[in-house]
Amino acid sequence: MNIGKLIRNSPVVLKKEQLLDKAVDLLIDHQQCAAPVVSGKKTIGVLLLAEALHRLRNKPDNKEQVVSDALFTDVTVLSPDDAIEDTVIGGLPFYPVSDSKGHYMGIVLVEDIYKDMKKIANRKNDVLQNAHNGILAVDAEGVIIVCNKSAGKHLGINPHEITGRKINEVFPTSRLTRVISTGKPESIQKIIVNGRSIVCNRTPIVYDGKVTGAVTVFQNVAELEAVSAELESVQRLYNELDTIVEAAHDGIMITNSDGIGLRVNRALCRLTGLEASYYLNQPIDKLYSDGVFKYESVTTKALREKRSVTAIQRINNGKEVLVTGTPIFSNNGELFRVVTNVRDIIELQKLKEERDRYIEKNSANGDVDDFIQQLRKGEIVAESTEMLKVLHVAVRVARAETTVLLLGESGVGKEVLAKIIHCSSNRPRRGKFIQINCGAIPESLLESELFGYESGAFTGAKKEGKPGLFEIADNGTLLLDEIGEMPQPLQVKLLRVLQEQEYYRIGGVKPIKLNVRIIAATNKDLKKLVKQGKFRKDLYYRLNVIPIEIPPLRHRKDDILPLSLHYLRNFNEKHQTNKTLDARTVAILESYHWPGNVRELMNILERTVILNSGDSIDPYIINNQLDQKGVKEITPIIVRSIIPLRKAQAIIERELLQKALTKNKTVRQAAKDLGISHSTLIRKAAQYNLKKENVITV
Ligand SMILES: Nc1ncnc2c1ncn2[C@@H]1O[C@H](COP(=O)(O)OP(=O)(O)OP(=O)(O)O)[C@@H](O)[C@H]1O
Repeated sequence: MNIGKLIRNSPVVLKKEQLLDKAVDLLIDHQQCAAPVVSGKKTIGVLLLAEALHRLRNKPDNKEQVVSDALFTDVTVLSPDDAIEDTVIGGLPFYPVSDSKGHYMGIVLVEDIYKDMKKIANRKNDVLQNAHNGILAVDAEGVIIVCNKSAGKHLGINPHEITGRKINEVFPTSRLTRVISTGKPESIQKIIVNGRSIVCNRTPIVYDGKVTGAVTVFQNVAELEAVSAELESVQRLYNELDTIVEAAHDGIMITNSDGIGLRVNRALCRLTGLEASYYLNQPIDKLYSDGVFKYESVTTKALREKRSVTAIQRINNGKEVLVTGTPIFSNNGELFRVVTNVRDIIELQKLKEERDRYIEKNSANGDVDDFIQQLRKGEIVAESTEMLKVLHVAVRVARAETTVLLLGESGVGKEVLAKIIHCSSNRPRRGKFIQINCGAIPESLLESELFGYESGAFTGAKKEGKPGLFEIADNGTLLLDEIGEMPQPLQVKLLRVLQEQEYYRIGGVKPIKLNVRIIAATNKDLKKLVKQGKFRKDLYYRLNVIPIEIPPLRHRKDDILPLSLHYLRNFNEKHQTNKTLDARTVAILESYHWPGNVRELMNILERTVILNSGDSIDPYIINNQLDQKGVKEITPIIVRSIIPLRKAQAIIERELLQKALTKNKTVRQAAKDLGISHSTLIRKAAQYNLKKENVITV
């Protein structure tokens, strides 16, 4: 704090040439015992009332005495920048203040200086008392002058009780008196006080070159140890991270938000053939401008676009690499690092081939492995957003290992999805995927199919007994298809198995642990069945943990063309044909309501491939296969772009004539089909240069 903030105006400011008796009158009128005196603008001293009166009384006849005759010049003139604490207070009630040129600015009352000093002292004491570290100070005689709250707590004493007492009386072994006598500090000393370990630093207090006391600052060792343990664990984490980055087979580079290289691992140097110093503390763009990378770096792109970017880059050493730059954001959402991963594509290819070889070699579970192959070859078609969403949920649910209920019309792909769930879990390598249609087997048989039986369990039972599907699917997945058809007594039994996670073979007494993932599927409205009392409510809730509904094919039109092309390819292969779909056929397929879903689409395509004689699948033949209730009237003409009407009429006319001439044995018959006269057909055929022999397929 500076003097400047305490400056105030003096009620009386005197000029040196002012008559002394007038100055005295002024002082008395304003009840002042002194006033600052100026010469021009400059402060030159103070006039004390007592001195002025003394002068006037000694020379009563001299009416010419002026202020400068009685001037007191041995006065401290303060500057506004002086520190309040450093001000030495004398006998005057105020001090004049002048600026750097000596010009008078005002006065500072000694009373104000005292008040301010007290405030500062209190504040310092607050700091001292609230410091986390213990602070204890003694004067040159070893008398305790300061002991803060924390010191009291650490030492187990009341600070008020020891302040003012000699340190060696309170702590006979204290070394503070020694610090006073040597004037040398003693740092980081470990002491035990009241059974607690404390670390302290002792320092002499020096004023004007003389030791005037000593202070000790101390801290609980347990706290320090906690901090150091934290530091150690951070260091350990850092080392672990360092080892991981270095051990990674992929090249790794980390840059800051300005794209400056912060660290790279050995693999990156190996891949690019450049030393670490090439990247560190350098802008990453340099790789591009120096021609190491052929295209802009993904790091720069990830920085700019604030998202993960992947690209294939060719390095100037000829290698092709797959590079992914991933931005890292701080807790408040600011991008502060980009981690870039570089992988050799040839190595990647080799790994993929190795993986495929591994899958082939380890294929023991035929059904599932066929399925994995199908997935890999893209034989399970899902291009619509609706189906992709379903697949996404299925794969996520697969890992959760819970019971799943698949809902959807017949033929939508519930069994396919159940297999996807099985394959995406960790079950396929340990257990099988087993499926049973609960609606297709009589009740008595269904029970023994599911639970198996012991020898002699009932008449007609095999002598050696038989394991049930729960046992066969052990460690695997059991799909209970058409669960809505399950007879009520078996519903009770299934519920018990699901709740108790164990079951008995029929006639068996030994409980068998259930380690099967149950997937139930139905095309029925189970809720409705529950309401009608045909399906147990408790079992419904037990199965309905995660329901997944597969939308009917008519609600995912984007799958129709890919599914059609996929199955057409399959059936062409199977029947040694080479049929294609034309635009009108696709339009029909896409507008049909597909009550039998994918299964119906498959069947119709196979039938058409067999029945259709031409190369392209005839829309009329397809149309005949479909349930006519769902067929919209087919337009034999598909308009794809706008052309002049006259030109379109000519094209269609020519095509129609040509088709009619090809189909019919005689021109007369063709004219009849077209609804025109024989002579008109001949004229128009000549106009379009058509002959009866021209065979052109649509
Ligand atoms: N997304 C798909 N990609 C390729 N083929 C599919 C797809 N979905 C279903 N299929 C095929 O459609 C046919 C019927 O599928 P699936 O048996 O899984 O249906 P579902 O819903 O279980 O039928 P249901 O209720 O009658 O048992 C199967 O031959 C299956 O391979």
